[in-house]
Amino acid sequence: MKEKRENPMKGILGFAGDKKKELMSARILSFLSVLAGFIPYICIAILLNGILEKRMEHGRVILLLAAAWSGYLIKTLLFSKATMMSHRAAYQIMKNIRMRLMDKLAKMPMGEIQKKTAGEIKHLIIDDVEQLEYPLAHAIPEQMGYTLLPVLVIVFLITIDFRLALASLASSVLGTLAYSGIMLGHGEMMKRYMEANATMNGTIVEYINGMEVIKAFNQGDSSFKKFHTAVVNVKDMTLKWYRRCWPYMSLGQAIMPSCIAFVLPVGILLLRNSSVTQGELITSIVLALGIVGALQKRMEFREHEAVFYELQPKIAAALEEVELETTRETTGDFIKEAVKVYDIEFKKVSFAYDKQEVLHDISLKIPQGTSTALIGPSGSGKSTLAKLLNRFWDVTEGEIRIGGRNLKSFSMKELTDMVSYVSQDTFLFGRSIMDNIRIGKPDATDQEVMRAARLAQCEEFIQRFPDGYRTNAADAGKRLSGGERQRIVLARAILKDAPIVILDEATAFVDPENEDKIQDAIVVVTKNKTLITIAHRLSTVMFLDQLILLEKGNIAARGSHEELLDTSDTYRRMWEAHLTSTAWSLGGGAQND
Ligand SMILES: Nc1ncnc2c1ncn2[C@@H]1O[C@H](COP(=O)(O)OP(=O)(O)OP(=O)(O)O)[C@@H](O)[C@H]1O
Repeated sequence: MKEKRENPMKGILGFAGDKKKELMSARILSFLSVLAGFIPYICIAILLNGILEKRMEHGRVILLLAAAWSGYLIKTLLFSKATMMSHRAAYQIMKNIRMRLMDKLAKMPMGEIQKKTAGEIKHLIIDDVEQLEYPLAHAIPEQMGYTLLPVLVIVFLITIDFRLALASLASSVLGTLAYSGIMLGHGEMMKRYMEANATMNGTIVEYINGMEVIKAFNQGDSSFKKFHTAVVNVKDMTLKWYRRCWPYMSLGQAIMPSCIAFVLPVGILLLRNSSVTQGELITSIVLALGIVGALQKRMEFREHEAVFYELQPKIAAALEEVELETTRETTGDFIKEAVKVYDIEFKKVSFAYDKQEVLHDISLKIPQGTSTALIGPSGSGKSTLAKLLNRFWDVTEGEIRIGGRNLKSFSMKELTDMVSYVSQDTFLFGRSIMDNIRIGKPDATDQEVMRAARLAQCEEFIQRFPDGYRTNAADAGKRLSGGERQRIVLARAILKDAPIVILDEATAFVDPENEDKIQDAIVVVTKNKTLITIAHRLSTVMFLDQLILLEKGNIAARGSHEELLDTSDTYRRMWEAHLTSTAWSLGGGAQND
């Protein structure tokens, strides 16, 4: 990885795959096309010399004109071939980088992904990678030709007269110096521009995702203001950058093509004192004019190369970051044998989000096939504890073992196969309901999917749709109740049939009929499994094997419902509060007032 940072080109070329040779060929063809493009200038120089010296025969003129046209044609053909090849390679590289980033993203612990906004991730994978197109397809393949050509011409001019060579160089040198002003503080400006862009991306994604809440709470103005600020910020940044660059740009654009203004006076002086012939002067002027375009291109590329050198480490760092995450999953005491017993053990586990420790020295055993509820006040650490088991996050201290094996020794795939995490988040993909359920077991047959749907009590509402299981879940999603969506998520878990089930019990209100159906589906999902449920309502967990009462990240009490009633004041209070609220809701509230 370090090597990639030192040599960005090498790192990027690593993604070219079988198009690496094509990129190399594109560079060679592009170089040859620049050389061919110079043929017309040489022909014109010879032609003008011949005309001046009045020794140009008809046949020679035609030959020179034909050579000039051929040079131009060859240049065009070679250039279009090189461009086609470089684009093929560039898009292959971009595709491979995007696929790799996506692949790494899929393997990263969820918690790490959630540290970034959706907009930031989209910006990296789509926009940043897109910016590689110009450097890869143009600047990098073409720069060799546009650099070497002026060098060759200058060498040739030196053979005529070094003063003419210097004069023809003057406009290029001064123009380059003027353009170089653009690069002053370029790195910092580029960084700030990219940050502003990433913020704008993050804000727009957040704005769209949160549209429902924004409308419900009439927050349109303030949310829009945040988005507006981000957009204005990008505009201001771009204009500021442009204002800073344009004097140098205008100066460069004015000076660069004006080589005739330097060559002509110097040439005339040299002609007067017979240092050069008329023919040499004309040749120098024509050749000097011929390299102006190449030098201008070279300057244009410099800016894009800067973008490339700015972006490459960012992309490499993102890949490196995820690289660390994925290698981490296979480090530790990696044992190949499959686990046969799914006993879970937390050994002196502490966990901190950044610096804030939220779980302290937790030791806990959950034997295979038993049911455990995590209970406690809001913010006591129930979800965090459950998520550690899914490697949503990694423990800060201590270790978690399944079947005696450290959690970190499992690959993400092994872990995902072992643990079903049924969260309250009922996200449905924009695919058919059938495919949405099949996510639980990608190779499941339609019959298996339908069986799971039946067991999760989904069938009756799926059949309401004319297209049944083929209905697009995103469209149907708008017509599905929260309870129905939860049942689809449970159908996924039934299909997956993992030995360990973590259930984040829904707190959202569902009507009694839906609630009964959800409970029935939960019974199927958790049958003969090791169940860990994050419980918000005590009535649903009082019959479970063990209840773990968490308070401020510590285990305050553990045992069965009856044991906790005897031993824990907090649990007794929670139970009484639960009974009161149940009686209150059953009695309609008013009687208890
Ligand atoms: N992603 C996060 N980054 C930083 N702190 C977090 C994060 N998620 C949770 N916390 C904090 O960790 C502590 C435990 O949160 P957790 O969600 O585990 O509690 P909980 O018992 O599940 O709460 P609830 O019943 O409200 O869902 C809280 O103080 C919470 O603010």
